[in-house]
Amino acid sequence: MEKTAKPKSRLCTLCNEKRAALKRPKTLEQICRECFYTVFEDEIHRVIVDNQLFKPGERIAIGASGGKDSTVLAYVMSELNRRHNYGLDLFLLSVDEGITGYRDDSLETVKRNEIQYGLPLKVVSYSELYGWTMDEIVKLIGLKNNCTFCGVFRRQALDRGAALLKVDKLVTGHNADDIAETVLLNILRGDIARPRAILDIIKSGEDFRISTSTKMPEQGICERCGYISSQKWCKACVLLEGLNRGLPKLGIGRSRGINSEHNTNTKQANGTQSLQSKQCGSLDF
Ligand SMILES: Nc1ncnc2c1ncn2[C@@H]1O[C@H](COP(=O)(O)OP(=O)(O)OP(=O)(O)O)[C@@H](O)[C@H]1O
Repeated sequence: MEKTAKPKSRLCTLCNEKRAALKRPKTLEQICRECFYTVFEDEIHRVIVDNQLFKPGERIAIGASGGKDSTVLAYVMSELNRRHNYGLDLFLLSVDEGITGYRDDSLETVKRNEIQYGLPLKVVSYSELYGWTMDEIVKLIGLKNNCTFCGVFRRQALDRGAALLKVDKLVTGHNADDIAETVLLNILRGDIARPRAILDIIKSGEDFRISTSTKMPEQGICERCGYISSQKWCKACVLLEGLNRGLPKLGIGRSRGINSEHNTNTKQANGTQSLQSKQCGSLDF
């Protein structure tokens, strides 16, 4: 029987030496593993330099969840900082939401990154910041709106952790899929103003650029906890208030809730605060 010749595997179009391991969706080039690492890291370096994202001497926190994106981010940031002498002070910042069997596992990865990359790690937890773990919140509210609590609290926890570390900037491993998900969810909710602003930033999944024309919302300060907010009370304080008053639906969805009523409710709110939670904004380590 005649033997059919095995098709020769393609060579990397960049180095022309090694076997191509993947086809980049961005360029359609077939390249080897080593060339992929090189072009990927060089592109990130170019984005950092061209957009002047950092200044020498700055303190930068890396939002480290222990997942694939932030683990790559931690590696790339420490590698580029070393290779190109950015002169940055890097820190790992992790939020422990208190989800048994999920975050406790991924925090172990972050602890390994701490040793591997020699980056100091700070962990802030929902239980210390808010007096509630996600497991406790889910017990109270069920699985329907729990993502709202988790997302809002995480965002503020990252802000608070960044303040504790006294960093100038916080970097996260949000990728094009995450941004596309936000855009689609906003469209499905009928919120078309935000997707337009976000679409300004995205050109395509891989062609990341920093928009100079996107109008940022005006940043204010929450009257209750003092952290960033564009409302009188930040979303985290509204949700926390609901939890502590046994009204977990407060602040969920489109209801105007506390931000329109909080002045008249302050007395009651203060009276019930000590029931289950520390004062929002306190963080003792
Ligand atoms: N618990 C956390 N602690 C610190 N940073 C977090 C945490 N959760 C998310 N982040 C930051 O927000 C980014 C986007 O988070 P998301 O939940 O969308 O996870 P993801 O896209 O799967 O990323 P990853 O693979 O890093 O978990 C992460 O890459 C990380 O930088």
